[in-house]
Amino acid sequence: MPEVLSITGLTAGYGPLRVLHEIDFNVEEGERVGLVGLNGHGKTTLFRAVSHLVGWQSGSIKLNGEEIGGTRSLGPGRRTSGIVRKGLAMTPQGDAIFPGLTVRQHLDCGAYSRLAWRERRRRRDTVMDIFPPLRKLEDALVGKLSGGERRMVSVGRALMVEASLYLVDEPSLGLAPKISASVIEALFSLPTEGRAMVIAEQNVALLTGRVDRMIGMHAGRLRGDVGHVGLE
Ligand SMILES: Nc1ncnc2c1ncn2[C@@H]1O[C@H](COP(=O)(O)OP(=O)(O)OP(=O)(O)O)[C@@H](O)[C@H]1O
Repeated sequence: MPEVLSITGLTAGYGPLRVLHEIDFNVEEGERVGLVGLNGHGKTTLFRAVSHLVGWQSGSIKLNGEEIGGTRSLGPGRRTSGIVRKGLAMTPQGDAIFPGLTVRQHLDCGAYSRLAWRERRRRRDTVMDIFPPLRKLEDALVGKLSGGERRMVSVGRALMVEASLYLVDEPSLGLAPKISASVIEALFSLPTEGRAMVIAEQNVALLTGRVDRMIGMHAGRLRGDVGHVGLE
């Protein structure tokens, strides 16, 4: 299968802090990969480096064979919209919701490309098929929803564009186990054809048996052996 994401020699951090050390990481089309590690070991920073949202970074990152890495000189976020247009969708940790928007408005925020915006009704419908509880909440303010419903909105927003790479940061954070499992099941109900997904999690059990492979992250380095990241 072709590689959707190919990372070579990625080093990244914030100011004087070096968080990622020479990371090599590849994800093929159709793969679901679990990225597991304790708090503060760099999972979010890896996702943010792919979307150019860290303080600084160097190394090669290829999305569908096209170079999106390198050293940024324009400041965090300046290249992000271009990378999203090339096929990246990311669900940030902790929802990053806008409490004053309705569910519909919120989902529409994710229809970022021109094509996605034109097709937003159909895409909203697809998101609601994946997360049925949202259907009756379309006009509800997101700030009034339960934690599980908010997470569905947050993940659903990333599904409003047709991306080839989905980066999902700790979908279980702060949720009851049953609700986390239902969010994960819903995510995995997406067809894998033409896309790849990386899910950062501390809850290894939630991903066990559901992903194609798991990779551990410890102190800013990837470890193939998940048993050495302090979670099992
Ligand atoms: N914006 C920032 N400015 C400075 N340091 C940061 C920033 N964001 C993260 N860090 C630091 O980078 C390191 C890695 O954090 P990161 O959030 O990538 O880890 P993580 O494995 O995703 O953990 P978590 O689940 O807590 O997000 C930590 O030492 C953290 O304090």
